[in-house]
Amino acid sequence: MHTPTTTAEGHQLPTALEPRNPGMALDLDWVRSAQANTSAIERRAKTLPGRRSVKKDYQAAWLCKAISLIDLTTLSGDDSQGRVERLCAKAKQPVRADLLEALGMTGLTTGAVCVYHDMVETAVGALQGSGIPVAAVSTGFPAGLSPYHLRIAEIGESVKAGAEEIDIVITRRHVLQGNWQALYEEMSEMRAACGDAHVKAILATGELGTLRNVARASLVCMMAGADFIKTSTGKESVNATLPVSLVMIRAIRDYYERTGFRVGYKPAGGISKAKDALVYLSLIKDELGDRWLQPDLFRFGASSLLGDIERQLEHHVTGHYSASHRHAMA
Ligand SMILES: O=C[C@H](O)COP(=O)(O)O
Repeated sequence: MHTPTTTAEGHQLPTALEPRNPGMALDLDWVRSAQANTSAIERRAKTLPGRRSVKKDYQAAWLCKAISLIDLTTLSGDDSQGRVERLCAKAKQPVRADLLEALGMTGLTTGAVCVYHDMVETAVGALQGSGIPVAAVSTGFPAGLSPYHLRIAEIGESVKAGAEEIDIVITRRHVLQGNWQALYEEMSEMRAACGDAHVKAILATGELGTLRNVARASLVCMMAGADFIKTSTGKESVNATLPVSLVMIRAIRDYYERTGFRVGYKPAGGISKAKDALVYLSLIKDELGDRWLQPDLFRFGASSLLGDIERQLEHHVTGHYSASHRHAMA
């Protein structure tokens, strides 16, 4: 994962390794003071899809940017080595070579590949030399209700198998009961079990009841050292939504303003259309700024988004797209 270094002129460049979020002591006053004005958030969320902050001419470049931010995912009970190998081949070359060439985007890959623990070794082997990290969903994904010591052990096994990123699931009960101390301890122990691997905390927001709970759980996980906060497993009945995203990215902004540490954001579950990806990117640009539009601070958790983006790019290339627009990708 990369983070900016500063040039002599004071410009920030994404070149060095991102320091891990060191976390902080649990600040219960801050957690309890976190609010979410549901009607205001829902009103704002409704305006987002209609906004045109990504100009049509630049859409192909933005769609390529979106590809670079995808955790290309397969999380099915019938996953096989063959399926994971095909997924990894797609991660290495996400779009047809002739399209990429026409777009001037050679070398484009997805941000990571995301699989169950059982498939980590296969994915690591298939991605060798590509620089694409493997993310494992561990800790009894998706419900996170297996015995606690097994959830911690599973993290260690995934790291040992070569996962550089671990997506953990939190215990929803801690949030629903307002037991912030228990959530903080769980997240801290899971983060410690990750060692050098980066940890994404899946809140399963569709099961947390209120947006205020989402805000509070986001803060607690960041205080306990989560490097990313992620909306959903993709298996809840409600997964990533724009209102939930507004709440989580504003919690990320608060955390950055108070601690100086940038925590990443991963909306996941049900994001399958190119136009939805563009809405998320413009939301991040508006609320957090360009620095968050890099793979070390933003990912889409998605199994079928890439297919739709590829279709849209094909349309651009065979229609009116001009390669001179590719600077928008920079
Ligand atoms: O973390 C990623 C999600 O499980 C993917 O969900 P999806 O299959 O709805 O894209």
